[in-house]
Amino acid sequence: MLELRAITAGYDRRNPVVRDVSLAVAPGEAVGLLGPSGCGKSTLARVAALLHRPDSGTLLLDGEPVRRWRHRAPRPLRTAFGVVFQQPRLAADPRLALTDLIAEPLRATGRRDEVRERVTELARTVGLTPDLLGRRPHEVSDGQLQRACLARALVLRPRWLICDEMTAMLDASTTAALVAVVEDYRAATGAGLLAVGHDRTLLHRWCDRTVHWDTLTGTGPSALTGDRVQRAAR
Ligand SMILES: Nc1ncnc2c1ncn2[C@@H]1O[C@H](COP(=O)(O)OP(=O)(O)OP(=O)(O)O)[C@@H](O)[C@H]1O
Repeated sequence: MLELRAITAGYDRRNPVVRDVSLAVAPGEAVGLLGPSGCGKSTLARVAALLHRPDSGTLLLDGEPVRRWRHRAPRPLRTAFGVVFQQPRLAADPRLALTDLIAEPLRATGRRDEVRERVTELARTVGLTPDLLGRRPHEVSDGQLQRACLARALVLRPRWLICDEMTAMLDASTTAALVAVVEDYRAATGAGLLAVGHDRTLLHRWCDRTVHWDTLTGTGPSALTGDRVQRAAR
């Protein structure tokens, strides 16, 4: 279980952008998060992925409170998350060929011997042809780069996926392809998903339940049941 309890977070302690927000994702569950631009969805998603330390509140992973964040988080916790962001160009090192981009987490965790097999397998899964793998980010389209970023997110076989507006920049067919990759992965592994987005129709189709930002504030443990927020999101 991934539980965010009464999270307050932001970039200025005196004026946090996320205030007292609670949300939970069960193993194998897909939760969509909708909300207006700038309300704090990405900030909350980064807290959930251990990339941003909250000012207050608790993140529980399988009942255990997380105490360290970013590079200080223990490796088994950090690698439990795969994250895909909205803008692949900001999320990809421009010096790396796509093959090295996908392999980055394997190299960073000392699993170089798995690189060849995993990159080949994942490139096929996300629909990247071998000729694209040798190119650097500026030599591929946004959709192709986002496919590589999704492959990178899956390469360590995470238990939780955080997709922050993953498809916002993509056309309908690439969107459908990437959502299908995530869903195949979840079906095979039982991973949970938090999908942040603006596209209500997409999230309703994609996720088991969709919650609206406005229903998460000050909801405390009641947000964990899902029922109330699901009704509110309709
Ligand atoms: N690194 C940062 N430093 C300072 N303020 C930031 C930073 N990142 C985001 N913000 C501010 O925090 C607020 C919430 O931003 P966030 O990206 O979490 O919202 P969002 O709901 O994901 O928006 P969108 O739907 O437009 O992506 C915004 O007012 C934004 O300007």
